[in-house]
Amino acid sequence: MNVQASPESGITTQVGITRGYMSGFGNGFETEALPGALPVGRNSPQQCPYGLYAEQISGSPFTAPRTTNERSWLYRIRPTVMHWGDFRKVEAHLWLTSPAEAIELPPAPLRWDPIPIPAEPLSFIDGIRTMTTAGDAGSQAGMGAHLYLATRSMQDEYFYNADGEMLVVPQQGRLRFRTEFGIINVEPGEIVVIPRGVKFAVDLLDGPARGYLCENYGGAFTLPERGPIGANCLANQRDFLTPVAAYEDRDAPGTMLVKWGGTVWAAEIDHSPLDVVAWHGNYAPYKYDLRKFSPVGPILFDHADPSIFTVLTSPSETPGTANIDFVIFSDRWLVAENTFRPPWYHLNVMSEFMGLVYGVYDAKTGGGFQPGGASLHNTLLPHGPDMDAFEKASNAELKPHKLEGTLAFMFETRFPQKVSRFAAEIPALQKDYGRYGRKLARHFNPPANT
Ligand SMILES: O=C(O)Cc1cc(O)ccc1O
Ligand SMILES: [Fe+2]
Repeated sequence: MNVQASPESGITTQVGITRGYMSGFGNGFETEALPGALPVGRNSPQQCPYGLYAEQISGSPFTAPRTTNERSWLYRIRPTVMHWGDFRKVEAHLWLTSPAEAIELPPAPLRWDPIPIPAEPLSFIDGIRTMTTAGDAGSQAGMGAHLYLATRSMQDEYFYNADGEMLVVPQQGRLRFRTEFGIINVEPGEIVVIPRGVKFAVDLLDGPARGYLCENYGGAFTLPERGPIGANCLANQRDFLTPVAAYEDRDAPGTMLVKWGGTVWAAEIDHSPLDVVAWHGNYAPYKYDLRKFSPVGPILFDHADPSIFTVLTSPSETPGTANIDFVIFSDRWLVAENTFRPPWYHLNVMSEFMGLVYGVYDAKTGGGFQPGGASLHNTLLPHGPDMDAFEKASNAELKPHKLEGTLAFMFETRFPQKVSRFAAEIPALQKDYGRYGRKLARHFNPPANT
């Protein structure tokens, strides 16, 4: 496959300064931070260049078909076994993994105000708060929907997640992900995906940060099929960016955090494990700018299913039944004639966790769905536009209208989502949201009896 340098490229070995990315989705990339660090023509030479260790990370079973086979070869100062220590459990972490404690609530749609970022020192990992869990991580099915609330960078702390792939949706504050594979900078409007097992640390570039995290226990996120749409539009492969190699050669006491089996574990470490000097393969973190998504929609009448806005999908074993769909609602023109243009009222066998990065979501113009907030429309629970959105859209003049400055998203899973104690007990939970539908007016106007 082709590897192109993105305009942002420019390989430098200086840690923290690297800005280079390679473009493409699922490519077989190769990159080195020191010239000649990557062995040529073989994966495991008797001695690697510069005295590096070779290490493979497998993201799929060895024998997975080529289309889903994922692995990378890392050439590093120390192999991961040398990062290992005596792990202790990090107690009372608010990061839950399915099956987890769930609060039984009456069936109703739920919505949360933006959750304030606390003043206390919280790293990206400390600040993960589970909202819902679904499926069963041990069976590699389902997901966790989390928020992160961070107030400090990770200093000599490193993390990896053996339980799931992590899709991060920043809502406030730019982040720098220093990963084993290189450096990824993201801002609200972009996402970053960190595959299982990939070590990283997160720096805050603008102070306190908030956002959403989808932890995918199932099949790795991939691009949805485009069917009759053809070879272009939606999320285009070339807009996915994977970092060029960059390494830290740093000896300092620190902490290695590992999420494994639903628990966050911590061990002492005396050096940075982000010490990969060169790598090649197709298992690597990437980022994507959601503003590059090219939406396709109805250009004459009706409102299409939201699947047309799928950015990434985590497949299950059942064709057409996603473990997770990551769907966005971004700037676009509404042009449909004689059409109620916002989302229709519906009940969905998949469950829908939604967040708002910025702007106003067209189904909820009544003011209750705020940037940084969240909603949960669980399996087969009725939902749709609030009264304000319904009345406006039913009476609007149907000239072409552009939705601008808006970015909402949905983590949609085939599994019911269970609500965490944190989500059920925080004051941000809107007590009256379950009754928003009752505010809709009755409009039935049959002909008068004669
Ligand atoms: O419920 C929601 O707001 C998400 C959604 C949007 C849409 O355009 C159609 C269906 C749907 O579930
Ligand atoms: Fe919906």
